[in-house]
Amino acid sequence: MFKHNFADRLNKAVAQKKSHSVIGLDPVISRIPNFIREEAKKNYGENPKGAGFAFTQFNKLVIDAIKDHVAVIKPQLAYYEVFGEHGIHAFWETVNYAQQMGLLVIADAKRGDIDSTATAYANAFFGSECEQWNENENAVDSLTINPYLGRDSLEPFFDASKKRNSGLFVLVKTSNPYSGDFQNQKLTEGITLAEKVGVLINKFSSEHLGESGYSSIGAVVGATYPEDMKIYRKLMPKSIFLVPGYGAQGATGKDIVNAFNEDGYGALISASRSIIYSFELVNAQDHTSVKNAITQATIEMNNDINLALKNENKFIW
Ligand SMILES: O=c1ccn([C@@H]2O[C@H](COP(=O)(O)O)[C@@H](O)[C@H]2O)c(=O)[nH]1
Repeated sequence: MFKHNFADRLNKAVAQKKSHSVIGLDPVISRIPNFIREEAKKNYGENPKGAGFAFTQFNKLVIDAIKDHVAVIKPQLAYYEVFGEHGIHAFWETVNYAQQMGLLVIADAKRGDIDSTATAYANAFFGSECEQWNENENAVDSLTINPYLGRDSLEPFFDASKKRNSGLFVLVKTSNPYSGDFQNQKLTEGITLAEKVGVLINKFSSEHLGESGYSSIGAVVGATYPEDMKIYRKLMPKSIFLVPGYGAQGATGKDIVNAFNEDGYGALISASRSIIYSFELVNAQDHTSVKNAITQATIEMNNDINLALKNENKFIW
């Protein structure tokens, strides 16, 4: 099936939902609602197969709760890999269900390796080239990648994403407390390592532009460093930023406004735990009340972001 440029598809979906939020699907078995864990236990027992079933059921509930309010989900692979083949099965079940529900999927896998292995990673996430060996039609819409092996490790991802009209988000400045250890180090040329990555991304991004003027090669820039965000926005004006750190890591609406361009586009704000476990705060115990709590938390996140953008005259709807 022909697909349009990823950045165009993304911006269109964001405008349709009037939402810049991305919901992270990072399931942990001990935090899955009791009624789902009980069903998993009854059907499969307390084992990896049961965990995979519980993840799929929970993720479908979350997707149903958020699908009218956001355009994008971001499952993080590590949570699924914990349960081996059953976890990976749950990951792809989640991807396929989300896509059927009209959502775009960013796989947060932070892949990166030498060129031959990078090609294999790209095939694993964007669909294999060896169709006679692999009838599997699973493919995500976008993938996070780690640039710190250098440009030859990125090019296979750029080529694959262009061929398949998929998107990439390259780690530039991460949200964690010690991200400055390496990323903030000044190079002899006077810019930081993260800024150097930004310059490289900007160079490549111009080859992946859509009609919206945005590139399918985006950047990960943490919400927890709001002042730095201005620098990265300037360095990569055409890239869409994937901005983690909102919610559980402490960032709020006022911290993410610098990630956006003056046209009110250019950033996706990501939250996982603060949304998918919001039902714990109201002690919700059944399907409807868990779903309602997650919908409510998502609407509040959208409102917080949109209000912050209004205050900066960057609100477009
Ligand atoms: O710099 C980064 C890059 C990725 N992440 C990922 O985003 C989510 C954040 O989860 P919260 O529960 O909203 O804190 C998680 O999957 C991380 O692996 C990030 O946090 N920072």
